[in-house]
Amino acid sequence: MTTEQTELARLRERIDQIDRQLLALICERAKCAQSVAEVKMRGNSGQDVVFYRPEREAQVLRKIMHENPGPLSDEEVARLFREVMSACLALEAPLHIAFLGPEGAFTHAAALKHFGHSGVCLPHYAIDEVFREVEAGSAHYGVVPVETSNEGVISHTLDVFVNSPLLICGEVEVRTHHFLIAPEQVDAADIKVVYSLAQSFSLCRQWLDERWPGVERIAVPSHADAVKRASERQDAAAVAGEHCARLYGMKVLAKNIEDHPDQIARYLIIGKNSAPPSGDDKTSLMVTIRDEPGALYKMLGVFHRQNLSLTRIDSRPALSGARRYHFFVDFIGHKDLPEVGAAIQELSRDALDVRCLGSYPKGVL
Ligand SMILES: C=C(O[C@@H]1C=C(C(=O)O)C=C[C@H]1O)C(=O)O
Repeated sequence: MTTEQTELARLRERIDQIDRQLLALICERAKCAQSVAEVKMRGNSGQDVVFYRPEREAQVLRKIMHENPGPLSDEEVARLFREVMSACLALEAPLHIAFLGPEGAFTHAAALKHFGHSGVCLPHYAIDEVFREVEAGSAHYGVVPVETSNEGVISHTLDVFVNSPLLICGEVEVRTHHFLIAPEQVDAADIKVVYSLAQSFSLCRQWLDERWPGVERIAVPSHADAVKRASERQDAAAVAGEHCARLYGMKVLAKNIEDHPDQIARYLIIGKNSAPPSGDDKTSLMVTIRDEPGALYKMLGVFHRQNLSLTRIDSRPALSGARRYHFFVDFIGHKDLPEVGAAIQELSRDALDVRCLGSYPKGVL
C-alpha cells in the first residue's frame, strides 16, 4: 500500500468508529424522546397531548448553533439537528402538516425547513383550506405564506385570521432562490421555451433578457406545472425554486438567477395552541380601530411607551362594517412579559378589539 492508501484506510476506520458512536447516541436520543412522550401522556392521562414543543425545538437549535465548534456552518449543523429532532418527534407522534401547495412550492420548502422530513406534509390549494384542515383537526399544523418577495404581504392570509380561532405558533423564512432547470436529456443549446410562474419571470427578468433573449417565456400556475410541461418536451426548460428543482430531479443549468439575490419569504406556522416563551420570541396582535384622525398614532404610542420593538405592521379594511381597520402588528417579546401584557391592556382601552394571534419563537434557521 502507498502512504496515501494507508492514511486513507486509517481515516476511514476512524470515520467508521465515529459513525458507530453517532448511531448509538442518536438511538439513545430517540429513546429519550420516546420517554418524554410517555411522561407527556401520563401528565395528561392520554388526553389531547401536545407532543410538538416549538419553544423547546427553537432552544435546542439555538444552543447547537451557539456551541458549534465548526468546521460545519451554524446553519448546516442546525439543519442536521432539525432532521434528528424531526425523526425523534415522529416517534412520539408523526405530525400532519397542511401547506399551501402544490408540492415543490416555496411554502413546501418552508414546511420541510421548519418540521424536517419526518412529518407528513400535505398540499392544499387555497390558504383558507389550510386553515380549515387545522381547525377540523385533519392536520396538526398549517404553513401559509405571509410575505413573499414578489407579492409583498399576502393579504389573504391576514384576512383569514379575522374569522379563524387558530393561533400562530411559529415563523420560518426561506431564501427564494430560483434555478433554471431542464430534463436530464435536454441540451441547453436546444432550449426554445421556458416555463414558470409569471411572478418568477419578473424576479428573473434581467437575467433571462441578458442570457436567453430569444427564448419564449410561458407563464403557468405553479413551479411544479412548469417542471411538468418542460419534462414533456425536448426543447424546454423551467424556472423554479431550488427545492422544486431538487424534488423533481431536474438538471440544473443555472443557480440563483433572480435579479436581486437574498430575497426572503416569510411563512407562518398555524395551530390550535400558541407557544410558551423560548427566550427570543415575537408576538402578533390584531388591533381593530375606528378610521379616525390620530387613531394609528395613538396605537403606536402604546408600543413606544412600553418600549416594544415592532417588526411589521399591515392594515386591512374590516369587511364587516365601514370605517374600521384591522392592524396586524408584530413585535419582539412574548405575551407573558409584563410590558406586553400592559401594552395589550392599554390598547384595549381605545381599540374596538385587540386579539393576540400568538406568541412564538423567532425563526431560528
Ligand atoms: C422530546 C420532546 O418532544 C419533541 C421533540 C423534541 C426533540 O427531539 O428534541 C423537542 C421538542 C418536541 O417537539 C420534548 O418536549 O422535549
